[in-house]
Amino acid sequence: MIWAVIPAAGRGTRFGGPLPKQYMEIAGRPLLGHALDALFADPRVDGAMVALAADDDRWPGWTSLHGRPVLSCVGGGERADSVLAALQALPADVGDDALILVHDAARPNLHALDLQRLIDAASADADGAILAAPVRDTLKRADAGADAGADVRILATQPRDHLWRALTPQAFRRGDLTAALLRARADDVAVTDEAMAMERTGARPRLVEGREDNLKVTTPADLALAEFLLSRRGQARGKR
Ligand SMILES: Nc1ccn([C@@H]2O[C@H](COP(=O)(O)OP(=O)(O)OP(=O)(O)O)[C@@H](O)[C@H]2O)c(=O)n1
Ligand SMILES: C[C@](O)(CO)[C@H](O)COP(=O)(O)O
Repeated sequence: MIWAVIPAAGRGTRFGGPLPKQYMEIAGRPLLGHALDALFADPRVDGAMVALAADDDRWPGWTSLHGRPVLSCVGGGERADSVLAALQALPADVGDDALILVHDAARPNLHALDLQRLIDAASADADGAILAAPVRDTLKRADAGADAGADVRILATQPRDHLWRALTPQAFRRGDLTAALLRARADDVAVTDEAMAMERTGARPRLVEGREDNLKVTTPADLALAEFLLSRRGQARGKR
């Protein structure tokens, strides 16, 4: 059994738009809808649980998409809290051995082949797997944060050997991931992705190389790029 968990309870503060970015639309459909469509592109995905903000008044109330169930629950203050809430809200027949695909609602451009390769890898590996992209740029450590304005300067060049950027979906067994997130919470450790929680338990998840255009919409510029990328896919579909 394979279920998707979609953390969609964020505020989108870095985006700064008129509404939470997961509800910004591309081609007349919210980013959250595109993320769900991408997950259901694989017929092995049996259903989806979406974690929403407690005051979310934009959720369309979907109960099924592409012939599969869509459920929702209330998320939490941090992304990890939302993922844990969704795991705990899954139906009773989704057992501890079910494979869970955690995918950001803010990533609308997941390709079916990447999803297929991730599911294949995670299904065969007890430590799970994540989509990720090898770092191909030279990396610089700065003397201040990106929001420090014009005067941000290079402190040092960082070695980039064996560095990858984590994407989503990230795929783990329900029982293992739930225990790992509970342990991180008990240890008061803030985890920024599911793999970090799993690594803390000794797991060594597989890195499955994913497309660079599986971008997370974080700023308005990202939305424009995502819109372009999705439009190109639409054009390609139209040519089949
Ligand atoms: N408490 C939270 C925070 C984030 N998310 C979700 O986690 C994904 C990735 O998080 P991010 O891109 O950081 O979204 P936001 O937290 O909304 O953005 P920001 O940090 O700019 O506020 C998003 O789909 C977001 O909705 C969530 O479900 N619950
Ligand atoms: C999960 C993630 O998308 C992997 O890169 C990333 O950690 C989310 O970070 P955010 O700050 O919650 O957007």
